[in-house]
Amino acid sequence: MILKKARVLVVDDDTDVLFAVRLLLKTEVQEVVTEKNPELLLSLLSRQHFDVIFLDMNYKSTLGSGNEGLYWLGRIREKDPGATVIMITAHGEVSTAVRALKAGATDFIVKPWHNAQLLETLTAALEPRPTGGSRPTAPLPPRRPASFAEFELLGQSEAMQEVFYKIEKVAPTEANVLLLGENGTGKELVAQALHKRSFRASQPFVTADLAAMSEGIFESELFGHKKGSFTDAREDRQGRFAAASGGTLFLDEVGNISLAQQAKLLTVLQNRQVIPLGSNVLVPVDIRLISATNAPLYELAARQEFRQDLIYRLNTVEITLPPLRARADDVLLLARHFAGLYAARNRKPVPDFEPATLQKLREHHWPGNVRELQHAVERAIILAETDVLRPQDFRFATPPAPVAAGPAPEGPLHLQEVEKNTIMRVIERHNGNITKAAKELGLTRTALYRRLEKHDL
Ligand SMILES: Nc1ncnc2c1ncn2[C@@H]1O[C@H](COP(=O)(O)OP(=O)(O)OP(=O)(O)O)[C@@H](O)[C@H]1O
Repeated sequence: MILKKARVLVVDDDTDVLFAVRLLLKTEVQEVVTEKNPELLLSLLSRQHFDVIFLDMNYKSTLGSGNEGLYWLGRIREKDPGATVIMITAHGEVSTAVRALKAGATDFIVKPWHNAQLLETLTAALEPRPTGGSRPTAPLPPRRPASFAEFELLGQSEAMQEVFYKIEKVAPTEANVLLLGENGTGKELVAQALHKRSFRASQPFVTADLAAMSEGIFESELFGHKKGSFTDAREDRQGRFAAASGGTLFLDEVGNISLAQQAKLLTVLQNRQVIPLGSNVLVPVDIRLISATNAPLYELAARQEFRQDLIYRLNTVEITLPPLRARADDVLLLARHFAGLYAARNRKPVPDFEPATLQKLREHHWPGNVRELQHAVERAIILAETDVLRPQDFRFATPPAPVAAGPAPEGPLHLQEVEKNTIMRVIERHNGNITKAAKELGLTRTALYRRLEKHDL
């Protein structure tokens, strides 16, 4: 349904909110009705049909528990199971909002909002839902404790416990999730965990690494193409959106795409349909979207380098993965985990760690985060001469001296060493951001990863 034809009800006991929403919506929609008293909600619904209901989560009488909003949500859905309800929630109440999504709300919006964001959310809520009802009715996959060991996603730090909590809450909803965090912090693992705990778990999980897609292949990779639509298009090809149909599409490195690509992506997400290159047929899209980036999206948006309206499409729920250096307890847990893994893989006894080694690992800066730790432990296990890992089994790159530091201190400069040092220095400079480092080095991310492997970094 189009926005102009929509009839919208807003229920909130804050008259300022009602006034602001009425002012915003009166020129955008067919009709907007506001109501301060939730007790009158049901009688309003008996008299008139509303396409979307904005429902506040907290009313003054309930001291911010969110229960009254959930209660009224339940009553609305009893009366009309297909009702489209957007919860209005205060900042910091995402977990209650997630409960509301589980209870059948279509979406939620956090106060204070930007007008564009409210319109985006409303427009999205008016779109037809490809799966029919507002929530899938398939039973949830069996519940597991929040260790997430089943996905090899480990962490005992408070920060990671918070991440696990959010995964558990958000996974069984249709909410789009934006994962933020440095390279190697586990964003892809989290995306997989969200998928496996979702209603879509039996359907495909498809990854699209946007950083690896040049302007030329972006559309054909994501939206597909018809045979003959460009020189190399020798046959029809399905894009990632279609491949993920019914399942989850994971857009990795979403912060790296150009404004032109952002516009194309936004159109598809708004219309929930793609047009393969060379075709004029609209293909409906039924995906749950998870995106990830290590880029400072909000800074990019402030500099007009990333579209704010696209962020609103991506970040119904945001999960930030903390860098490894900020969770020393996890360093040891992960080090022991990887030690067990690589000892078994290399048919060696599981090694112990000297206390000084553990200290060294706790103190390291880990610019490459868990990926760096994983490789460091693997290398140590392969090269160690005893069953106890010593500090010298972990050789971290000390920041190399500046290039123009005069003649080489000793011996000839070896080309491989120069390459390795340059790579390390550039990665350090970008705080472990592989995409930026690759860009500065003039390499693709894949080529840089290949060199990291080659140099055992
Ligand atoms: N919490 C964790 N527990 C166990 N392994 C982890 C954890 N976090 C990351 N890893 C491992 O570290 C490596 C990097 O993780 P992943 O690819 O998910 O990170 P990422 O944030 O998506 O990285 P990038 O931004 O570079 O794509 C993987 O091998 C993954 O299995």
